[in-house]
Amino acid sequence: MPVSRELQLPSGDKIPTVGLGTWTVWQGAEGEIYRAVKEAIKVGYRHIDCAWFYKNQGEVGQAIKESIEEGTIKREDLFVTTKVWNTAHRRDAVKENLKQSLSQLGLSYVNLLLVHYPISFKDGDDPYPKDNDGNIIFAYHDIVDTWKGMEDCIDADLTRNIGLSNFNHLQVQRIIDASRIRPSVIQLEVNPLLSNTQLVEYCQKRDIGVTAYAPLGFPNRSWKKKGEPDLLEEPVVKQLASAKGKTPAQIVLRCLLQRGLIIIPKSSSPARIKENLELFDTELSEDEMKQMAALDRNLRVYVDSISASHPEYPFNDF
Ligand SMILES: NC(=O)C1=CN([C@@H]2O[C@H](COP(=O)(O)OP(=O)(O)OC[C@H]3O[C@@H](n4cnc5c(N)ncnc54)[C@H](OP(=O)(O)O)[C@@H]3O)[C@@H](O)[C@H]2O)C=CC1
Ligand SMILES: O=C1CO[C@H](CO)[C@@H](O)[C@@H]1O
Repeated sequence: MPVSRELQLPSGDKIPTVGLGTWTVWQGAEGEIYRAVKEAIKVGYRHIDCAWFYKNQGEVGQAIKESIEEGTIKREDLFVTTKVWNTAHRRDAVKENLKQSLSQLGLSYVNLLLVHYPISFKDGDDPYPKDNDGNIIFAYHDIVDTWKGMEDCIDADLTRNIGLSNFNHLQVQRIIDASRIRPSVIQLEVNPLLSNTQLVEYCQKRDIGVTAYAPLGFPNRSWKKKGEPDLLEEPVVKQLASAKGKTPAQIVLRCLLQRGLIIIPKSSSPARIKENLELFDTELSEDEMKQMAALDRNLRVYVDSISASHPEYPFNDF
């Protein structure tokens, strides 16, 4: 199945199907994401996935600014996504959170703004507000009210598109039913070990583009449990890679593209940044796609257990 380098969103904008992820689990050395974004733009990435929560948007912004000044790209060639964090779910806080992201990024608008989670925490600057016992202080803003704040951001020309992240199908439907401006994109954890098929198809059928986060299953995560499968070491992935002269990561990423997904692999290595974009000169047959689909273990890397007791915790349903 041929795959396209861009997908058309209902707004008419085009989103590049391969973007660079920028989450570094706080372990990122200073300048790591600056160098990654600079390199990615140099080798042809035109889509960068960011978030207020990642605390590194200043580095992303610096790399974008220099790439524009050096003539490598123009602002209009780049698709920049950011996300509103859980502590800014009050309708009027959404725009303020986006304004902070824009100031960190040095941009006047982003291409896509997502609600990072359907769960809200106590408003404020601390991303994980805690009580004296160390428990997260939840808030209970209606997700529909938060969505109105997202629509306000479009009206204010601060973002071109709005969307969701980590919402389940019931929450997606609540937003669709109440929306004046529909969600363009949803970001979900998807990789061959967590195919998330029901939710992906639910959204795609409703014209919502689906972006796969952790597309490689975050192979070197620090919290990987003993005995959990390693996607890039799976025999079928390695065998397809050697048969096609590609790497295991390229097989996994290509498989996701052939499911009509947008992908945002993160890498800070120049070689792997380049590798993760070289996906358009190979193809998996229907039978090979079936072999990859058989890897599904419903293995979620980002469980967000800290929010499990919140009424909007999304991962108890598809
Ligand atoms: N909406 C949400 O809630 C979430 C969104 N995200 C977004 O999705 C992005 C991607 O997800 P992420 O969690 O980073 O996981 P990924 O599946 O992208 O895995 C990233 C890890 O894989 C390694 N890697 C990258 N390329 C290769 C390769 N070709 N071969 C082998 N290893 C490779 C990287 O190491 P190295 O850097 O050394 O190459 C990095 O440690 C995030 O960066 C973030 O932007 C992520 C989590 C949640
Ligand atoms: O984008 C993200 C990166 O990782 C975080 C820590 O688990 C997540 O909460 C968040 O969704």
